[in-house]
Amino acid sequence: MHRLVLNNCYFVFSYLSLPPFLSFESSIHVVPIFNFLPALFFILLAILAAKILYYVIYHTYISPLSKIPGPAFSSVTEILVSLKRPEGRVFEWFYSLHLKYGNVVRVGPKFILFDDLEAIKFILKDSDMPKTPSIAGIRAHYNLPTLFSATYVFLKLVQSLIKKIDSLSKLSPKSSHLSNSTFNQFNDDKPVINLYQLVQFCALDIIGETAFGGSFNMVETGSHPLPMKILDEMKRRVMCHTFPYFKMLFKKDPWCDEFISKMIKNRIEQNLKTTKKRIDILQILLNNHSPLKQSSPNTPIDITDGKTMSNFEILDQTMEFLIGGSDTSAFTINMAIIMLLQNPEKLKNLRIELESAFPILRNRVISSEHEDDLFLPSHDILKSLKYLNAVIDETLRLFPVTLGGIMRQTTKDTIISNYLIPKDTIVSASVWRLHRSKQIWGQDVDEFVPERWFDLNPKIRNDAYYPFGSGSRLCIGNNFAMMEIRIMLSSLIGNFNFFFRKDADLQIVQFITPSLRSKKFEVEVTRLRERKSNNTTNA
Ligand code: HEM
Repeated sequence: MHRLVLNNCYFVFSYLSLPPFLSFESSIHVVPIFNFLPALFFILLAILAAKILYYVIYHTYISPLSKIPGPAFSSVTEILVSLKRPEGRVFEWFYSLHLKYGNVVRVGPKFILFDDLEAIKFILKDSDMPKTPSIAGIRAHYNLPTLFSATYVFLKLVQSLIKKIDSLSKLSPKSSHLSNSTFNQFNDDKPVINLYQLVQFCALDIIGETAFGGSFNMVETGSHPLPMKILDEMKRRVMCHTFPYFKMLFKKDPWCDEFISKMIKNRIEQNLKTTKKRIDILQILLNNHSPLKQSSPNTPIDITDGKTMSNFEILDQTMEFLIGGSDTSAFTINMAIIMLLQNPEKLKNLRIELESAFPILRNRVISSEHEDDLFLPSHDILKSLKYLNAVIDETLRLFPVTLGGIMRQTTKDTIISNYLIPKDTIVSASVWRLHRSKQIWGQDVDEFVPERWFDLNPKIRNDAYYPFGSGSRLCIGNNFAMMEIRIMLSSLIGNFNFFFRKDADLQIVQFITPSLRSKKFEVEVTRLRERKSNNTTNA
C-alpha cells in the first residue's frame, strides 16, 4: 500500500515535470522517493521564483514606501548601501542622494533617509523610536555623566599632551633620534608632528583614566596599538552589520578582548586588596558582574536580564566606551583646529578671547624655564567663553560625528513627511544635511562662521542641530566631551602655532565614528610664547 502511494505520487510529479530520462517504466525498479527529487526541486524553484516576484512587485509597486524616490533597485535591495559601507564614505553618498531625490530618499526596501527639520525632530525627539537592533549599542545609565565631573583628570592628561608637543617642538634634526607615529620628520628644520594621533592618544588616555581606572599612557609612550586595533574592530563590525550572512568571514582579532580582559582582571585583583573601591565606569560594570551568567555574541539577546552582566557583556560595553568616548572628541578637536587654520581671522578672534580671559597669554616672552610655563586653562572660565563655544558648535555643525545619519526603527505604522512608513522600517535622520541646510542656516552654510551662534534663533539650536543626538538616546558623554574639547582645544591654541601643508590628505571616512582616512594631520609646530632662558638678559 505504502509502495503504491509513493508510486502514485511519483507518477503525478513525473508527469508534471516530464524529464525524458525518467520514464514511468524505468522508475518501477528504483526507489521512488529519489525520483521525486528533480520534480520537487522544480516545484521549490517555482515557489521561490513566485516569492521573489511577489517581493519585487510588492516592494516596487504596492508597499507604501514605493512612492518614495531613490536610486535604481533600492526598492528591492540594500546592496548599494552594503557596497559603499566598506569604503567608509557612505555618508557622502547619502548626502548626494538627498541633493538628487529630495528630503525623503529610499535606499533599501525598508530603509528611508529623511533630512527635513520636522521629520528629524519627529524621529529623534518626539517619537523617541528605538535604535535598530543591529546597531543598538550601549545602554549605560543616565547618571553616568556625574562621574565625569573630575576636571583635574582632564587637566593632568592635557598637561602631558602639551608638554609632549612642547618637547617635540624643540627638536632639531641634529638633536633628534626620535621617530615614532606622533613625530615624523622635519620641514625646513622645523619639527613636524602628527597632531591627529597625539589628540587621539590624549582622548584615549582621558577615557582610560576616567572610565577604566588608569591612563593608557599613550601620549607619554608615543605609540600604542589600541587606536589601530579599535579601528580594525569598528571596520569588522561595519562589515558584519553590512553582510550579516558572511559574518564568519570577518574574523575577530582577539587583541582588543585580551587588552580589556587584562584591564578587568587587574581591577578585580586590585579590589581584593582594598576596601575603598575606585568609582568609575569599569567599577559600575563590575558591581553588576555575574561571572556565572552565560552570554555571548551568538546567544539570544533576551537572556540579558538588564540587571547583571556576564563577562561578555562587560567586555562589549567597555569596547563601546573606548570607541564612543575617544574617537568622537578627537575627531571634533582635529576638525576644529583644521577649520581654524584654514580661517586665520577666526583663529585670531579665538586667541583674542583667550588672551582677555587669561591675561597671562599676553606675555609673548616667558621669563624663566620653569616647568609650568605652559598655559593650562581653568574649565570654569572656558565654559563661559562665547567665541570658544561658538567655534566648537560650528565644528560640530559642519562635521557631526553622525555624518551618515542617526538610525532608528519604527515600532508601528507611522506618518513621516506625509509618507506612511510601515512598522519595522529603518528611518535615518540625515543630521549632516540638516546642519547644512541653506534655508535654515543661510547662504554661507558651508563656511566656518562661529559668529553665527551669537544671535542664533534658539529654535534653530533646539530643532535643527543634533551633534549629540536627542531623546532618550542622547549621548551620555555630552558634558564630558564638551569639557574635554574646551580644555584640549584652548590648551593647544593657547600654547602653539601650527602650520599645515595645503595639500595634506584630510579626507574623512566613517566606520561607526568618523576619522581622517590617512590617520595623519601633520603640522609644523612652534611655541606661541617664547621661553627666555635664564642666562638671557632683557633687551
Ligand atoms: C564630540 C564628542 C561626542 C559626540 C559628537 C557624540 C555624539 C553622540 C551621538 C550623536 C550619540 C547618539 C547616537 C544615537 O542616537 O544613535 C551618542 C551616543 C553615545 N555616546 Fe557620544 N558623543 C561624543 C562623545 C562621547 C563621550 C566622550 C562618551 C563617553 C565618555 C560618549 C558616550 C556615548 C554613549 C554611551 C552613547 C550611547 C547612548 C545610548 O545608546 O543610549 N560619547 N554620542
